Amino acid sequence: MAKIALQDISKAFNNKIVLNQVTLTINGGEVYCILGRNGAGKSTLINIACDIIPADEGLVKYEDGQLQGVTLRRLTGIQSQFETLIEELNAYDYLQFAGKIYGMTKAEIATQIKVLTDYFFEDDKDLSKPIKSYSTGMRKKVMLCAAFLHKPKYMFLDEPFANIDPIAANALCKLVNAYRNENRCIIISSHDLLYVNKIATHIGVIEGGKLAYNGNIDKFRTGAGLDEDMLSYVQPKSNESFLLDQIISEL
Ligand SMILES: Nc1ncnc2c1ncn2[C@@H]1O[C@H](COP(=O)(O)OP(=O)(O)OP(=O)(O)O)[C@@H](O)[C@H]1O
Repeated sequence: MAKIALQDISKAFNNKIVLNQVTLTINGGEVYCILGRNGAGKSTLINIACDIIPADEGLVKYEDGQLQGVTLRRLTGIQSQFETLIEELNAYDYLQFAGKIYGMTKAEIATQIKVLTDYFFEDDKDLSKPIKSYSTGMRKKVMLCAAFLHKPKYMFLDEPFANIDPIAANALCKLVNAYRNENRCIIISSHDLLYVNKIATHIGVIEGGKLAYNGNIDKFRTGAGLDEDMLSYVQPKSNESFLLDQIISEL
């Protein structure tokens, strides 16, 4: 079974403490959504968890031990704030290139590209044009396809719903729910409670460098034990928001 354990993770930038001894475990089958206000440290936590940046203190342990380098990369899918696209390539060539780096066969790459682009692109004509001509949302969708391409055990998505339209956002929710199983851990940072509500099994709220909430979504939804600030992270319960939820899910 997959598992990621972050133990006493601390990180400061220019002497400003961003994460202060954060400890959390994500088990296989869980979709752990990290919430928190702007600048709280969500991206920093994700980047440390997937080894894009080092922690100042603390350990990241995977079920398989302290993985690093190529071994870790082949097991992880990352859609981060850092763009990794190659402007001159079109989406198909870029995804094929990514698949080869992950050691996939030609047939596996072709199958996965078809499955993933079907989730995100109604019209695949644009995918044959160079990436430099893509809109912000299209770029994000190509990066999401690349993250899922090699069916990684550990998935890290940093603000995946930002800049994509509601149709793509709902497709991503479907994909995450289909992808989730006990051999995979999925970690997502987001401000979009509407979508978080559709996919999260667990929630972590970062405040003041600490995990102010760390637990399952059902308890979080009740709002029990949350202070006023944290209640603003809980899905609003007005009829209006439910109506919006319904409209979007029917798109
Ligand atoms: N490379 C860096 N150098 C200096 N400061 C940094 C660096 N990366 C992040 N920070 C600072 O660390 C803090 C946390 O940033 P981070 O991007 O993790 O927040 P976030 O919760 O993801 O925010 P947002 O919701 O706005 O995306 C911020 O104050 C940010 O300015």
